[in-house]
Amino acid sequence: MSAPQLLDEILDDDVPVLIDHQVGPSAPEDTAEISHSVPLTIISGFLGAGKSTLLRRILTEHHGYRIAVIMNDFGDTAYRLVAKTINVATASDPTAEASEEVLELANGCLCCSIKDSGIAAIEKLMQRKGAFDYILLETTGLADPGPIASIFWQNEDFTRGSGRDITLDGVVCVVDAMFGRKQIEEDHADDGIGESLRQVAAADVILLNKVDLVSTSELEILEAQLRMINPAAAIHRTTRAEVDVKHVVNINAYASGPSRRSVHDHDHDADTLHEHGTHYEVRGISSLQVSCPVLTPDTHTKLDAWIRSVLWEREIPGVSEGSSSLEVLRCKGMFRTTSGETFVLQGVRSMYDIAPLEAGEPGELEEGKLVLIGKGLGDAVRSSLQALLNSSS
Ligand SMILES: Nc1nc2c(ncn2[C@@H]2O[C@H](COP(=O)(O)OP(=O)(O)OP(=O)(O)O)[C@@H](O)[C@H]2O)c(=O)[nH]1
Repeated sequence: MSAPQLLDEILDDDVPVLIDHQVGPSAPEDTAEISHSVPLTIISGFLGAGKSTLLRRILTEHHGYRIAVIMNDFGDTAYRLVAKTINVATASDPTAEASEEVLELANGCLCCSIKDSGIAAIEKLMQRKGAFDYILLETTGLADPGPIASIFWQNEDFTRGSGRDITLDGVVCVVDAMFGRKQIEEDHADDGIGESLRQVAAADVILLNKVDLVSTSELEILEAQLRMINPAAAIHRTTRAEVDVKHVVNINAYASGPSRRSVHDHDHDADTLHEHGTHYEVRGISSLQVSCPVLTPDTHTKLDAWIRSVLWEREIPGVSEGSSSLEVLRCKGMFRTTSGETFVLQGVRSMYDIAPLEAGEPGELEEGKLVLIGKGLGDAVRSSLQALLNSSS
């Protein structure tokens, strides 16, 4: 089903009545003077995996958000970004109507579109701020969400301009339980990392959808593959994208560190994969996960420099030659320092941020952890990082 068709269908259906507003204001006019950042969730996923089904599920759930939807569609040669504010009736205003705004984008690439003409689209959307308090952005099954996420997160031009009131909440990837393995394995790309792998790598949450169509053993193999590619993401098995909305919306993924799976779990997944074989080594994508001790201020500074070197120069500190194959798609981490502070590392491709955990944010830390996902993350990278971290103890 195309995106506009889906929305038409949703809007034709009985419009759900929203209950309490937990985040946003109850009516646009109440909010004209109130400034608050609108969270944005990117929904990516394999072709036909169930992205629209997830979107529909979120839109019809009683969660209390008024949601603006940005989606692109294969209706014609160029992508179109369709922004609709689902101005759903509320208990206080049962007559409120859904409104629609179609924003045409000339450029065929969603990422470039948002950067260029798409800025106008976002600006237009933000002028309606107050009419919604959450944004869902559905990418096509062929899009790599990494560059799109980068635009909404840590992009100074955008975040100082029209995007200043938008906060990237998280990236959700829907994977087809039935065809997921096939899609990943057949997804050849020139640089060796196909879009489906990039989507999994960039995700904070993975919905392993259509579990009704496969056996438990097939599911376990695919889940192990996904964990191998991205050990930092939370994985939920779903049928028709039925997941508690709290696992996909308002997850605040860019404020917290990696989800807390133990290294033991990861090793187990690696064993499962070993038994069944994997193609990821061929494509060169892998993940690197290391425990992080409590860091001294000096090591903290060195870690910052290490990340810059690896992400920006593609050079592994302590290793004489740079590696053209080194490419980090996603990094995440959380660690404590001897000053008693907890820091969160967040990175999407070449952009990264290490920021102290704000008071009140979730993040009780038993053990520090750093996770890198990308290409060329072999033993040399692990040893270099380990040597740096060991210098703290
Ligand atoms: N059996 C089964 N079918 C599902 C499930 N989830 C979605 N579907 C069906 O799979 C088909 C594709 O679902 P969509 O939600 O349109 O997938 P999509 O990812 O938005 O598709 P594209 O936008 O074309 O990439 C539809 O016919 C859905 O009804 C599920 O868990 N089990």
